[in-house]
Amino acid sequence: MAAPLRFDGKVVLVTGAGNGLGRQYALDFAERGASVVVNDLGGNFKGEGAGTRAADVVVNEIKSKGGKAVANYNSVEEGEKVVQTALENFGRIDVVINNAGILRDRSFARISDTDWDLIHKVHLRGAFQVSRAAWPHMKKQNYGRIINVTSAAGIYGNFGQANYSAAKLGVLGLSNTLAIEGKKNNVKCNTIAPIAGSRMTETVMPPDMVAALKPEFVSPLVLYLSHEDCDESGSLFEVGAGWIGKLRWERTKGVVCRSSNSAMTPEAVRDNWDAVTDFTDSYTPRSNQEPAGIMMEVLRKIDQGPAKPSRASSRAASSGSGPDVEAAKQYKPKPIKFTYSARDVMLYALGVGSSTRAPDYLNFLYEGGEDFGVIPSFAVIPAQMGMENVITQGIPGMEINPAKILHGEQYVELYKPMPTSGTLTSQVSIADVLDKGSGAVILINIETFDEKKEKVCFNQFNIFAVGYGKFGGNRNSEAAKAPGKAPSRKPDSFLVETTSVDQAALYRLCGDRNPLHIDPSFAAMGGFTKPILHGLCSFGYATRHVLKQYGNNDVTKVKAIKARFAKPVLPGQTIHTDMWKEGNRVMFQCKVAESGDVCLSGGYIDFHAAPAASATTAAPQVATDLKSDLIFEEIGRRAKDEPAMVKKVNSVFQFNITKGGKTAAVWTTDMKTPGGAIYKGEPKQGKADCTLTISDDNFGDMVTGKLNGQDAFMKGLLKIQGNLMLAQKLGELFRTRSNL
Ligand SMILES: CCCCCCC[C@@H](O)CC(=O)SCCNC(=O)CCNC(=O)[C@H](O)C(C)(C)COP(=O)(O)OP(=O)(O)OC[C@H]1O[C@@H](n2cnc3c(N)ncnc32)[C@H](O)[C@@H]1OP(=O)(O)O
Repeated sequence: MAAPLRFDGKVVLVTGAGNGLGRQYALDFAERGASVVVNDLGGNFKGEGAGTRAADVVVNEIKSKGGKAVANYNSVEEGEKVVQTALENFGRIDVVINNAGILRDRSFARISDTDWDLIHKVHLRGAFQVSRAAWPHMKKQNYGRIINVTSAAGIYGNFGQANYSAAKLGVLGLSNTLAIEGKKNNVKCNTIAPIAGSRMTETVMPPDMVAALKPEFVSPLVLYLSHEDCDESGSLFEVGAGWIGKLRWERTKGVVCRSSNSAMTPEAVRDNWDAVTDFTDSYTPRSNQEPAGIMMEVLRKIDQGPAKPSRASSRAASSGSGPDVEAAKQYKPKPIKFTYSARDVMLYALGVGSSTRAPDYLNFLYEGGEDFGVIPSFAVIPAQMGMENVITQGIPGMEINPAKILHGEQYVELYKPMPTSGTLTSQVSIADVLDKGSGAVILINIETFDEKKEKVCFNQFNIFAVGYGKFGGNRNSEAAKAPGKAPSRKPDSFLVETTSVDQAALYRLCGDRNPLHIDPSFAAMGGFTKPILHGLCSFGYATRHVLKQYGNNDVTKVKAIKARFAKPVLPGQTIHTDMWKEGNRVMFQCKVAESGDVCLSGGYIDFHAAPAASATTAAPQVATDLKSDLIFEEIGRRAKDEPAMVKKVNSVFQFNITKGGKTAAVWTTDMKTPGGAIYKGEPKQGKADCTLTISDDNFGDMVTGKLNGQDAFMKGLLKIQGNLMLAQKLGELFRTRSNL
């Protein structure tokens, strides 16, 4: 049997511990080794009178059984004094049970100001005062447990208890925020709504029920929630007679009752009322980021106008045990219009890493450039909204939590080069919904036409809904555009490029405002340590790489693009694209250089005609968002924040500077110090992860900026051994650090 839950060495403060539930908590904590502060003002249950007797009796009872306890007679409104008793007598405070409470029941019309204020002062302000006094001590010791007491009257309302209900629901709000703010310091806070016979409930319950609902059938929950082994926080429980149940919020799927070009009317609300209040496919929101995320989706859906009754009714008709695939395939929303200008085209180019550092930037970043054109992967942008509508409206029988959505694969086919501006119209359909076990894959086909009604492009979005599998559906579909397979031979060519730490923040301005890519709390709900890069952003990087290596940046040559998103990329990570030429097709695969993980797999670009072999074979690119003199800071930061990512750079880098064939200077850096301290000193042979040897032939040019690390490397003037990519960054560093 697991060890009993003990509180030896812990100091527990129970307010209102002179009677009823509070007394029971105090006795039970003391019996299990805690030192207990028994707080009680000594008044009656209406808050009248004061005295020391109630607390003293409980303290004596604890002491008579060999326990440790001390009395405190202050009002909970004097939280500092209450907590001070714990600190003075036992030197610390670990657990606070905000139990003290009184009643001033009156029907609403008869509640006086005093009845209202007194109830709020004791229940809500009292819990605030005592918790605030204990808070800094709990945070400092990195351990604390707070249990707040609410009531069924607070949760559901109760006749004659408007003042009490309001204060008690306020206590729940207080708890929820304390749970969030305390998380970092292992301070956990939960709320209970006990159903027990007490001096207070005697006024609202029949005597035989009061007798049956004993405090000892509530207390064990309080002790468990207060124990260091319990991870629960921010939760609400009803408890009584030995029964415990957890409560949570539930929300209907809801419905948008207005469109972008019309006012919202009461009639629209009336007409949608069934959908507003329909709990079929309901949802249980858990944080205030979730409603915020949904609001963003609502704004996007506004353009679609009021909900289509047909979708709602088909959803209601489904069994709820999984998607109704046949009904989904009938989905035919009204076409979507997308108007854009050269500005959007250039913003997209920046979003997928185009930079003025590259000589060919005029192609994508300057509308006055001779060959100004649209990166072919931009074709996903006009179609994006159609895909999002499918996800936010859900599939019949399948309500989708946006935090569980990942982009699985993308296929794009171009019938003509994307125009640099215009209004395009897209028709959306659901090709299939597949059961992949760990998730459901939703295949969304979107055809896009120009003003002349000529087809410009076709997109297939493959959206992976994590955790929605196992519904008994088909695993594969003929409608799916399958990924390719990278050849087993060494890549014919590769390009390496570091994304910006702000890459997702930039890319989302192109249209995909999914909070997963910017909001840490939202990303955490999807199970990520931080916001991840849009799959379509990496897709754009890969497209640029292949187009540069094999298409001479000529956007008219590209026919189709496909890739699978195999692993997420974090903004700031480096994308390494390996490429293989196979006739008209260039296969590609991207890795996250820092981790070695494949992030885009099975990728290919089909060209209209077989491309020429790559001019620069295996040429490394030093394309970084970082200013050279910030590189050391960046590496230092990574070493600190993401040690797993920089295992290889945790030791020493060494720079040999030679003049006339002889070593003129040796610099080393440990790469651990933010700011990147460079130490001059003796070479640490054998210890360096990487060595750069720079000869006097090129060093001067590098310092003055005529030659950068990449060029020097390409010309063979800069010799780099060891971790190539980091060495490239360091090579780049030499371009501007003239103070070296
Ligand atoms: C509100 C508006 C919403 C808007 C929509 C969202 C748009 C964007 O904002 C969202 C994004 O950009 S997310 C970022 C880009 N995507 C990613 O990072 C996903 C990375 N991939 C993964 O994590 C896993 O592959 C993962 C999790 C997808 C699958 O991993 P596993 O569960 O481990 O799967 P596995 O066991 O390897 O394979 C099971 C079956 O699934 C198929 N499969 C695997 N990866 C797939 C993928 N990426 N796409 C499609 N299918 C995939 C496997 O082939 C296997 O099926 P089968 O056995 O039939 O071959």
